[in-house]
Amino acid sequence: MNDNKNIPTLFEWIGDITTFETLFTKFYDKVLKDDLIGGLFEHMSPEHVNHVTHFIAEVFGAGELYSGQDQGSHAKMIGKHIGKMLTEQQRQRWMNLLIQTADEIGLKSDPEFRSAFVGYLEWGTRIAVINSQLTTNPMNEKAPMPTWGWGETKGPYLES
Ligand code: HEM
Repeated sequence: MNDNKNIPTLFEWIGDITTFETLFTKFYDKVLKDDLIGGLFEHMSPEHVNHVTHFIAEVFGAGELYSGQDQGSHAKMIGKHIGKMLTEQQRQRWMNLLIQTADEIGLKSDPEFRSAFVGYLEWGTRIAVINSQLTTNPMNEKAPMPTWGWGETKGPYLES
């Protein structure tokens, strides 16, 4: 159990925005070549990679990169998935490719961080699949951005 009071955000623990940019750039390189999910992204906008990078960085505590700088919102992100009819198999491929990329780029791999990271991905990808079955966006434009922390591990393992 970690009783250190100076607990970094998940974003601080990852290190910096460049690490995040590398993660998602290499992830979408793989996604676009993938037989199961590549087709979903073949018409994605030039801003797509940056927007996803900024969205998740903001959720992890990086500040208002998506909601401020990119003029996005939680509702806008949800809206991008409406009607896409994503399947559980596609969700799992998306998850697996991202975790594979995280390992390849040497993203922090301590148990506490990976538990929080995968917890968020499980939550976010399942919400994307659920919303993708709808035809209209159920989310209010004023809904706050989600935030994600360390969960039950309560922080990285730090020697006290
Ligand atoms: C944590 C989970 C996820 C997050 C945070 C997320 C975030 C986003 C964001 C921010 C956009 C908008 C990008 C833009 O502005 O151009 C987007 C679009 C999209 N996402 Fe996701 N997403 C997630 C999971 C998924 C999954 C699991 C799939 C499919 C397997 C998926 C498929 C798509 C597709 C098809 C688009 C639209 C691409 C286009 O513009 O043509 N997303 N996502």
